[in-house]
Amino acid sequence: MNMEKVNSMDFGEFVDVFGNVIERCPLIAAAVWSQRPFFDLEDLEKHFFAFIDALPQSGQEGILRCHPDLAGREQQRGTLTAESQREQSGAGLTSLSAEERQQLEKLNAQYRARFGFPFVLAARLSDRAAVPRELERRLHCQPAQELRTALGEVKKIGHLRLVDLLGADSSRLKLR
Ligand SMILES: NC(=O)N[C@H]1NC(=O)NC1=O
Repeated sequence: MNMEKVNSMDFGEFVDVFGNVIERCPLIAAAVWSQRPFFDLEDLEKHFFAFIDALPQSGQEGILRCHPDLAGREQQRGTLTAESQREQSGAGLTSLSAEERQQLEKLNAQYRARFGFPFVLAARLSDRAAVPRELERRLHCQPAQELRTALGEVKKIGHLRLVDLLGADSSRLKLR
């Protein structure tokens, strides 16, 4: 998809296509649409990220809470979004042993109890062995630092989803 195509989308189409760049937060795509035209992938994602950065802490935590646990109940029930399903299965998180799953469940619960939001990590940049290690490490971080780290992961996930959508054809528009 090239940027001319993106810039020509009406509101409904844009939200259909980009509504899950930030997991289960189509409101962000709805707000970003108003910022057209976009020059390239970097410019487009800048608007998604600026929206996140401008939110109060409660809104940033809300975004994190829209994420399903890694290898959690939604994955078991088959109710993940298509994007999340692909990311979690790519990292091997859909083929864990019962023991590995229980270990992650326990760590996810500890993390949520400590910080009040789920553990978020860009699964495509990780794997089934690294996820519990990283979860244990981040469990010991300070809350303010952990909020920043988690939002950084949301942005990595969003970046990779945008790359998937725009592919190699997201070369810069000659508009400025
Ligand atoms: N909890 C969590 O990190 N979930 C997200 N991570 C990812 O790569 N896809 C997701 O849905």
